[in-house]
Amino acid sequence: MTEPMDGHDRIVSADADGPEEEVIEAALRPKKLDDFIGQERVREQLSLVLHSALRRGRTPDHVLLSGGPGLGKTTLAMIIAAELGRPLRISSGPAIERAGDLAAVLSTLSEGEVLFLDEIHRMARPAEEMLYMAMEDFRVDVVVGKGPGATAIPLDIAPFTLVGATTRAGMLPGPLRDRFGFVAHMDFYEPAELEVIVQRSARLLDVEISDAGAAEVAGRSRGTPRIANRLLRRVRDYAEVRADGAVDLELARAALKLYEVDERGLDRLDRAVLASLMRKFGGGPVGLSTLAVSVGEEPETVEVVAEPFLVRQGLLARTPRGRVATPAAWAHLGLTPPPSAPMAGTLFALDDDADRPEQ
Ligand SMILES: Nc1ncnc2c1ncn2[C@@H]1O[C@H](COP(=O)(O)OP(=O)(O)OP(=O)(O)O)[C@@H](O)[C@H]1O
Ligand SMILES: [Mg+2]
Repeated sequence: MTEPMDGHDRIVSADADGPEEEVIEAALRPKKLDDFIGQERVREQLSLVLHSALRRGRTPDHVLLSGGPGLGKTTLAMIIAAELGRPLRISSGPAIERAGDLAAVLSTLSEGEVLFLDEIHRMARPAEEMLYMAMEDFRVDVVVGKGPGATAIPLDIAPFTLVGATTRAGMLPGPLRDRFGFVAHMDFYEPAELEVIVQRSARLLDVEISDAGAAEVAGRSRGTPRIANRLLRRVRDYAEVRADGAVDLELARAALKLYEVDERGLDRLDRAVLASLMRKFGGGPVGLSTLAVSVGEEPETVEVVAEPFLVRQGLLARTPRGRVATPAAWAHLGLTPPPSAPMAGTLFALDDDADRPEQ
């Protein structure tokens, strides 16, 4: 059994930690489109959108950035404003509780300003409807008063470019999604791209790192720049205290071993889930809550924090009958799957083997 841990104390969490990390992230953020690494297609498409608008002297279409945490949405929003040479106003869905909150922001925008609405899927409904109109006609109706005496006062707003960011594009209402002229889907990064990001960050942090060391950090970063940067900082700490500050392959491996991040980027919780699934339940299928209890965690922690990455890595499958370890999972933990016959002493033996991994 492991000590309980939630998503926040994990070195491999894709979510930002807090204000302290924000400061470091700001320092590592690329400022120009040319310095933004990876996401080749998004970058090229966005470059066309921005530069054709600049050429025509118009405000560009509204842009929706969709992708998981830590993949560079905020970074791109800042780059968009910088490339346009326009100021950036930052707000977020949860900060806009009423239509009036949005009206206050919109009515004070200057011409051509870039408005960044983070977590746009979490905006209040009435505000959302006001936003439709603002995006399309650069106009809003501000309702004054209540009941039969209420009147709508039309208000012109300066042409602006909305940059929305969401980790849950599926949760955006169709009418809102349709009003974005350009939707950028941000994917997980390739190891080679993350390696370049690690090298760039190392330069900015003044850390000496070998190519192999950078590749090692990149390979364990779960396709996510934020995690790559965080692992780099932990490896740097290790290098400064235990060595002369330089990071090579061996040092990166030793440091990441200490932080319990393995070659595939799995941490202690991920491995505990897999190990329990295999050792205690013969590889499954087993229900989520039973599995969670066996690792001393809440079901939600296992489901939200550990499983998505395990599924993405092809290590765990969610079947209608429960969680199943895949052959890759057995191989990764160096365990041998049991013979396919139902195992003595387990209540989870199957009446057929349909959901069992190949053995
Ligand atoms: N393409 C990239 N090239 C270099 N660094 C990047 C890239 N994308 C992201 N980063 C780095 O990763 C960190 C996290 O990026 P960012 O804050 O933009 O992610 P996000 O998508 O806005 O995350 P969240 O969903 O949590 O708001 C930043 O510090 C940035 O330096
Ligand atoms: Mg962000």
